[in-house]
Amino acid sequence: MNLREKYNIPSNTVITIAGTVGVGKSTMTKALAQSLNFRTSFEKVDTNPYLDKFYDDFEKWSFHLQIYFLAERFKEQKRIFEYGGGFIQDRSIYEDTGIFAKMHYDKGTMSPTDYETYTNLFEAMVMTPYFPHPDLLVYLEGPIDDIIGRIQERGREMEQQTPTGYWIEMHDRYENWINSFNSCPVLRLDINDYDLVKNPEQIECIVERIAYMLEQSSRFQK
Ligand SMILES: Nc1ncnc2c1ncn2[C@@H]1O[C@H](COP(=O)(O)OP(=O)(O)O)[C@@H](O)[C@H]1O
Ligand SMILES: Nc1ncnc2c1ncn2[C@H]1C[C@H](O)[C@@H](COP(=O)(O)O)O1
Repeated sequence: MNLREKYNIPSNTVITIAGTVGVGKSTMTKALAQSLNFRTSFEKVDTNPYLDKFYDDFEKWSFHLQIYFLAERFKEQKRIFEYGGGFIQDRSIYEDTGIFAKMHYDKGTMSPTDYETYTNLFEAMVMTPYFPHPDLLVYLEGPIDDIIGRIQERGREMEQQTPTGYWIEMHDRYENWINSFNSCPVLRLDINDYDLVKNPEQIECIVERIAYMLEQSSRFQK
């Protein structure tokens, strides 16, 4: 019996993992998918044609990158729908606009016209009753110093060369964003309360909490 059956998690559930760069979303996505026997939907970093250029010159590439991410995430959304759910998704589509596009607009590295075009497109595509929201958003959070340490340790050159002020600003924005997020139920996990690298068996406690949240939110909807 896998953990999905043990904790009565419906096989069509869609869970999205959110949190700042380096916090541990991909690690959590893999661990949850394996224990629940779900499919994964990952952000593809190595094949992204804009990401390196973007980190080199935010102003020039921020609009291109947001459009690329929006298209990729929408395609993934379609794939999840076609399979009838049963997915763990590495990063939510809501973070693209709520964190990244907004931050670059506020900082002046995305022009007001580009930002307006992007948000109009996002709203037309995502903020409609036709776009299925995930059943649960698992939000990973932790101290900024630990997160910067993980970014450095992971070793993506473009991220290592980015000034730490960028990660600090993003970390602060995430805190505000999650406090007002209401598109689906949220489970918040502190990265200092578990360590899936050293203690992979801790995933069961997390699955148990997920099952409880899903049960509560389905009761609430009834
Ligand atoms: N629980 C953990 N304990 C220690 N290191 C971790 C843990 N989870 C992830 N990491 C490490 O932190 C780095 C970033 O994790 P990753 O899952 O790629 O983050 P994200 O997908 O959020 O960018 C990786 O090097 C990963 O091995
Ligand atoms: N919407 C985005 N805008 C800018 N940069 C983004 C966006 N979504 C992801 N990214 C970047 C951040 C990281 O460098 C990589 C992968 O993110 P990760 O949190 O490590 O999964 O893409």
